[in-house]
Amino acid sequence: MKAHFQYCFIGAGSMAEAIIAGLIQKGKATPAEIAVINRQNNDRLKDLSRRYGVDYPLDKAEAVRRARTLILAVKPKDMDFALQQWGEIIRMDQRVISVAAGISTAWIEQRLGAKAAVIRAMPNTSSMIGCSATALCPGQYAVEKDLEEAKQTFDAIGYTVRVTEQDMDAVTGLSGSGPAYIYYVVEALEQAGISAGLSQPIARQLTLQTLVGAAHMLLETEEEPAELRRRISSPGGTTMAGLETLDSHQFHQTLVRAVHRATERSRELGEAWSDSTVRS
Ligand SMILES: NC(=O)C1=CN([C@@H]2O[C@H](COP(=O)(O)OP(=O)(O)OC[C@H]3O[C@@H](n4cnc5c(N)ncnc54)[C@H](OP(=O)(O)O)[C@@H]3O)[C@@H](O)[C@H]2O)C=CC1
Ligand SMILES: O=C(O)[C@@H]1CCC=N1
Repeated sequence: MKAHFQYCFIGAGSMAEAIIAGLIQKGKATPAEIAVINRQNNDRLKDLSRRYGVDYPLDKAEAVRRARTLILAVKPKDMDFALQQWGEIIRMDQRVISVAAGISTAWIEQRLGAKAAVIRAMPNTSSMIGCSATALCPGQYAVEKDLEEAKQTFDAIGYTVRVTEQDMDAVTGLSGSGPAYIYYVVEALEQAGISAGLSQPIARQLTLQTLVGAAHMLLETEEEPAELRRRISSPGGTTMAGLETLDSHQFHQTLVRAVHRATERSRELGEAWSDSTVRS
């Protein structure tokens, strides 16, 4: 069957939107080449169509059949049902990319009607502006060409790296969830500026420019973060005083623990939803 859509998103939530926005913005696909389906929320599909011009075919099964690449973007807990619904009609000549946390390629493969190429991806919501950090790994039926195509898809919306499947939970804990840790730090810094006497707009702007400047310093100078930090920290100065407070509250260890816990949670999600009803 001739592919009518380059991509069909199964799931129309925040991750699907972030990828759709990035693909269109970067010209990787035209809106007409993207279909999106969900379980029931038609208002959401209409809204995505209005804002991005993507198609939301009323015949959802036909959209699945007519796509070259299917992007599975449902919650891990909904994956089993979604694959019961759509898995049987997916063919060998189609490519399936799952962005679900924790769910293995083998488990997806077992639920498909055909030996389609499955690729597991872990992007993040910065896809929306072409700045994702995405890791990819292939399932057993994916060949180099499938992986290359998937890489080109995610290269269009940011930085892409290939990893082994056993590393995917760590990727999820670090860069999948990572933007949330950064936003959390931004919330705290802004709040700190306000409580120290700054107006909210000034606290926000100074925080954001500090974040952007520090990110560019890391990327452009390629210096070690510890070295860049050392250069700001005059002996007996303000930075030292601030950093000592962070150390006394084990900020570094707390962040490490957060990433480890998110990694563990990714594993748990995989186990929780993978233990049930594997099709024989
Ligand atoms: N958000 C993030 O930052 C990231 C998320 N991910 C992964 O992306 C996936 C999606 O997350 P997110 O976008 O946040 O989730 P959302 O809850 O925002 O969206 C889930 C979508 O799945 C749809 N859906 C559920 N069941 C089905 C089904 N049977 N058939 C078709 N569509 C279905 C829902 O439709 P309806 O609303 O109609 O029920 C909804 O559109 C998750 O697996 C998550 O692990 C990966 C990286 C980052
Ligand atoms: O919180 C979650 O489960 C998803 C996976 C990575 C980011 N968000």
